Amino acid sequence: MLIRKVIQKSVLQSTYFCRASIPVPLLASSSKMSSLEEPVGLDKLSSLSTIDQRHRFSLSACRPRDEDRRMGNSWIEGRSCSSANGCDEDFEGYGREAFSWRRQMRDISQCDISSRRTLSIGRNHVVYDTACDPRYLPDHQNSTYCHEESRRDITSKFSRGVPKFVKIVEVGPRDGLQNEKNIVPTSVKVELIHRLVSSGLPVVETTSFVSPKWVPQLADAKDVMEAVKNLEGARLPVLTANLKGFEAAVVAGAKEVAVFAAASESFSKSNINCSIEESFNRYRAVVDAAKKLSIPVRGYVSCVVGCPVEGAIPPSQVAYVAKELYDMGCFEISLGDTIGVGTPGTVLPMLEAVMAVVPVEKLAIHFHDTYGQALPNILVSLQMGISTLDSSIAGLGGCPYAKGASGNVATEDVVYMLNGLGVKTNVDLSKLLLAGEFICKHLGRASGSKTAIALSRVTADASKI
Ligand SMILES: CC(C)(COP(=O)([O-])OP(=O)([O-])OC[C@H]1O[C@@H](n2cnc3c(N)ncnc32)[C@H](O)[C@@H]1OP(=O)([O-])[O-])[C@@H](O)C(=O)NCCC(=O)NCCSC(=O)C[C@@](C)(O)CC(=O)[O-]
Repeated sequence: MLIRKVIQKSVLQSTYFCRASIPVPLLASSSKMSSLEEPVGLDKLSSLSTIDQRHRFSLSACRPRDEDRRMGNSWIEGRSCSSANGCDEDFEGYGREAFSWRRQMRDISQCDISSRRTLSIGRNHVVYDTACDPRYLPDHQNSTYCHEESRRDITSKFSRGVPKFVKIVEVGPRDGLQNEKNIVPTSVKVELIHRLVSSGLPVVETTSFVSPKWVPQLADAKDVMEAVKNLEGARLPVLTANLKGFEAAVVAGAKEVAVFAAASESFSKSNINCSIEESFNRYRAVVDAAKKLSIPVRGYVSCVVGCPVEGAIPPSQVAYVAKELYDMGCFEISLGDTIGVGTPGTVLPMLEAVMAVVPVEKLAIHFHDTYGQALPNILVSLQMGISTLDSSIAGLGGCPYAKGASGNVATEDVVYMLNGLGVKTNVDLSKLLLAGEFICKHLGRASGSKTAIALSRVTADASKI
């Protein structure tokens, strides 16, 4: 209940997607306000409701080196990987020893699971008790569970579909900083983008060419773009909401843009001041103009699981919006759980519906971590075959006023998990951590990345030894 109140309050107060002219009492009394204290269940998938559309709501076995262990790198026999970046081996070994846990399962099966203690060193747990005492062998050691083939079956079921390489789209400088209460100086944004690019991230969304009245935090879009436009090593897309924004972006030097629609009618109204259908017309104009200049356009779909006003969003509606964007020419469709209410239970049917109409290799996922569900949601999405995901350095983003509603999944946490899975990203986690430290220092607060916090403790402890 408390969480619900905090979120409702935050939803009403936030400047994110918010206009000063919103009649707050009207919003507060909206009977359509969804309850967010429970995950949206499959049984709660409702049809789109109508709200007073004038009102825009606000939402606002090589043993690893110590360094490897700290970075969450997988233990893969015969490999030496100091980072995902530095690991040259290709991942043909998918069917063999590609994952650390696979090896770990074999170890466990050979000995009594209960006789083994495990040590968590900020990564996949490591079996460190080497004794394989027959006294502890379980009676069922020859049972189906322990059978080698059965184990292989389990692991291959788990890894089936998980891509060997994942493309991370860093959205911190845009999605992260658009929610900051205090406006971040242009020079800090530029330095952050430089650091993110040098960490190996292949795509860094830099800013938004939208109305500065709406998003004053990114009013310096032109200056940021001009400062980074010649940066090499990464693609630097920007958000555009209409032709005006697109043209300004191109003049500033943008070579890739993104448009953003919503699967919720109410959210579309509140975010971009038009209906879903009207937004398609605007974006068609952007895509057509972009085609003439050979500029790739990415398409976002917001509220793919839930909307703060309408509650649960039907997967079919998400699929419809995704297909429209894809058909008009967007090269990639990013599915955004804008308020982070999704769980694997709701994300899977949504993905299934979208994958029926848009090829999986054209899909990306964009999870906010409000309920701590982003990593499990990412994992199931990878198992579904999705290989592009959005994340934000230090978990920046979300609503600054909502104590319960956090930002995007932290890039550091994503890289750590992918390293642990043996999935390649080409991102150097240590450089990423420094980029996160840089922006958190500037913002004057702790990182939203659990990995960053844990690893900073490990480093601090190590320095005392
Ligand atoms: C879409 C508009 C522009 C329509 O805004 P509008 O008020 O409907 O449009 P308008 O055409 O009537 O224009 C109103 C004023 O805005 C100006 N204007 C109009 N367009 C531009 C432009 N491109 N750049 C600069 N100025 C612009 C225009 O010139 C005019 O200025 P005035 O005459 O009043 O002085 C507005 O609603 C807007 O800027 N919205 C921004 C919403 C936004 O950026 N939201 C956050 C990003 S979405 C997101 O974060 C979700 C995502 C992508 O991460 C995925 C997820 O998590 O779900």
